[in-house]
Amino acid sequence: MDHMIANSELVLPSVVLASIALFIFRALDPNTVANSIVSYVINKYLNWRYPIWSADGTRPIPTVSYKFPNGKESAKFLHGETVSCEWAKKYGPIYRIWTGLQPEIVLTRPEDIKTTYRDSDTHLKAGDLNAGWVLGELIGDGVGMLSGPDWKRVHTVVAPAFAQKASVYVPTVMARVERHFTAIEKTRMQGPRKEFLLKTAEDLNAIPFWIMSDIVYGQLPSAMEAELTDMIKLRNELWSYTFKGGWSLFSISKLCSPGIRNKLKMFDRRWDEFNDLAYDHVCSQGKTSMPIQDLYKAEHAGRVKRSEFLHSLSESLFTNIDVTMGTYTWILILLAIHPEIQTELREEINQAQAEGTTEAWHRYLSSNTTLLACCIMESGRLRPIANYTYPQYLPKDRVVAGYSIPKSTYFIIDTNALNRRDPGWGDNAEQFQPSRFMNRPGSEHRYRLWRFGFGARQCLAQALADTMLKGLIVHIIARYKVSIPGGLAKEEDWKTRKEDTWFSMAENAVLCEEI
Ligand code: HEM
Repeated sequence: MDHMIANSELVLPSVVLASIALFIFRALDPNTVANSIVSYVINKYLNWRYPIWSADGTRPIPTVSYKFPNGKESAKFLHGETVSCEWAKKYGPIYRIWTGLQPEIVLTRPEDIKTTYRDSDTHLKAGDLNAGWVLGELIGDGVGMLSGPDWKRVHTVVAPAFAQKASVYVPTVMARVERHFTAIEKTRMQGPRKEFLLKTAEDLNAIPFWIMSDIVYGQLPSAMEAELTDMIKLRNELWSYTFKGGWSLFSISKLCSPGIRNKLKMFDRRWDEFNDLAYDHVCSQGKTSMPIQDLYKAEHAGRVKRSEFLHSLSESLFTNIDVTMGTYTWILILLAIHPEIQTELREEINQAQAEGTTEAWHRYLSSNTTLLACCIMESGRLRPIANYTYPQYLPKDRVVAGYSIPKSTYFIIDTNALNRRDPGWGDNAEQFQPSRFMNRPGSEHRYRLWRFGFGARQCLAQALADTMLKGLIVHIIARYKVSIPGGLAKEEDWKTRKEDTWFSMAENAVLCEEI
């Protein structure tokens, strides 16, 4: 009898729990009434939980409504260009979005960025960039994710490999570019054909990857190169979960994702073992100061944890290669639709080569005042590699654009609003016009151009990244005329970007015709 009473007492809570679970499950579909109710309740809660008002206390900060379960994470990375215009029109120059359940303040004007970044060395970063637990597991201990004293400590260890002056990287970069194009020409320029189609996104991927590998490990035996190549697929698959938004933003989804957890473990183990093998190989060659050896020495001396250097390497070898690739694809498209700029650039390259000395060539590739450098800056301006920047927060309250932003509130920058729509760029802001950077001091666009970030947390490999870009461009432009095969149906078509990549990457291929 007692049993029956106990059982009937359990029925009601079980029914309530099952109904709540069913309701939440239904709410996952954005077109249901359940979704509207859950979104409404969470939106009310978030606005109450994170009040942000104008400094005079008269108006709340304009805020994009919360939509369960996504926040705006996937919209902001995958469809950022479109939402950037919509949000700016609707909410003005400063507004708030929700990423998962985190508020993020969006900045769009140089003056507000200046106010926010004036003490950028004190800024802190979200350990998983508010992009979910998979990112945290893959690179959460990497130099780009850490903050405060941990960041300073790891930065000191990691920076020497990647933050040398440009000329240090020129030989490695040029050797890989030449090797790559020799192979392409051999397979594609057969018979009388003196041209080949370059599918930039697929065909160039290997260049920055192997340059980074050469820098860190030197030349590896082919079995190790094969293992590294094999790991790319697994790493890319795992990375694809980091900017999907939705449930992956909630740590609880970890419990329901045994498949992803297993793959993460597998990647960790292989990455760990690969680096041990690479280290042993480099030592067996009698070398003593390759970056991988310096990192192991730092680990043995207790200056970095193993996860910190493995995540920093993973960040550099896999994640940062994506952004380099994205930049490769856009600059080639932009040059392809501007043959007159190609001609001018070819003359500049020929002149630098005609000087005939290694010093002159290195000087040319390292200079920031050449047409080559201006083309790269202009391409980065028109096609920023990410639509929104990684979130950072201030340790103190700050008034920005008339709103009192409490300490620890994340802020991000809308890079399209800044690089392309800021009135300071003039009427031709949507045109590819490298000459706008000629003879203009960098201070003029200090907070108006986002390319390598702002303040203390800028890209530590700027010279290396620019050398990779310049190495590719000089190789191609000196040898080939670049065009869009068959022209473009509409002028605007050149802007088509690859879908589902977290960074901006051009879709179109280019035709390379030998000169
Ligand atoms: C064209 C290529 C590249 C572009 C446009 C680029 C851009 C950026 C940007 C915008 C940031 C700042 C991110 C933030 O706000 O948190 C950054 C950080 C960083 N980049 Fe790059 N990057 C490029 C290539 C590379 C490469 C090849 C490496 C290889 C080592 C690299 C290493 C890093 C590191 C380690 C950080 C974190 C710095 C820190 O937080 O102290 N980047 N990069």
